[in-house]
Amino acid sequence: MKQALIIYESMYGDNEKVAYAIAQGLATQMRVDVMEVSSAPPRVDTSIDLLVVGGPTHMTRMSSEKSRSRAGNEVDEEEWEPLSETGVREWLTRLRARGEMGRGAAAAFGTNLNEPRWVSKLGQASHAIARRLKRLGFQMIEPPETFFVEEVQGPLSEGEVERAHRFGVQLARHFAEAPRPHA
Ligand SMILES: Cc1cc2nc3c(=O)[nH]c(=O)nc-3n(C[C@H](O)[C@H](O)[C@H](O)COP(=O)(O)O)c2cc1C
Repeated sequence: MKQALIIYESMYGDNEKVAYAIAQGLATQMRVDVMEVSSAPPRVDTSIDLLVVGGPTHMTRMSSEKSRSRAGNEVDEEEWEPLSETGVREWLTRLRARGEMGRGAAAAFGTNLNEPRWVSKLGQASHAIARRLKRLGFQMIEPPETFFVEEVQGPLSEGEVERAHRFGVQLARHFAEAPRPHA
């Protein structure tokens, strides 16, 4: 059975929910592991047939150290800790620094604010992640997908978990159909 790996970054839990919903969709046809980016491996093992990477949109792009510390300012609770201590930007940069070139299939997702829509039009993490993966040499088997949240701290907008599940099913289908140069 083919193996997928989903790596997600999340401050407030929305991308985590999306990642697990995509995993459920993929699991209809593949084995799937889901990893939070802070504990993700520094390289993509050759046993991974499909890599899926996602994270939140911060200031129209992928998060940065600065934007992640700002994410903490949004929260009232003193004890609050972000789910992710690092970001997919840093993880992808590390892959590049190690000369890790993508050998397999990949897809990207992310989250943006649902309203106002013009904010999302300024930029989406899903697109930025897809560009990076492509530059690393991965074969993108699906256009990047953005899921929407109601407020900065979530929750996901109505129907988005179900849409993420469908995205996972569709990914698995397209993966099975895509010609794989490394196969
Ligand atoms: C510092 C910061 C900047 C943000 N900038 C944007 C933005 O430019 N566009 C947007 O749609 N959402 C923006 N948001 C909202 C995030 O997209 C939202 O917090 C995220 O999707 C929630 O996902 P998570 O729970 O997985 O962290 C921003 C949030 C923070 C904390």
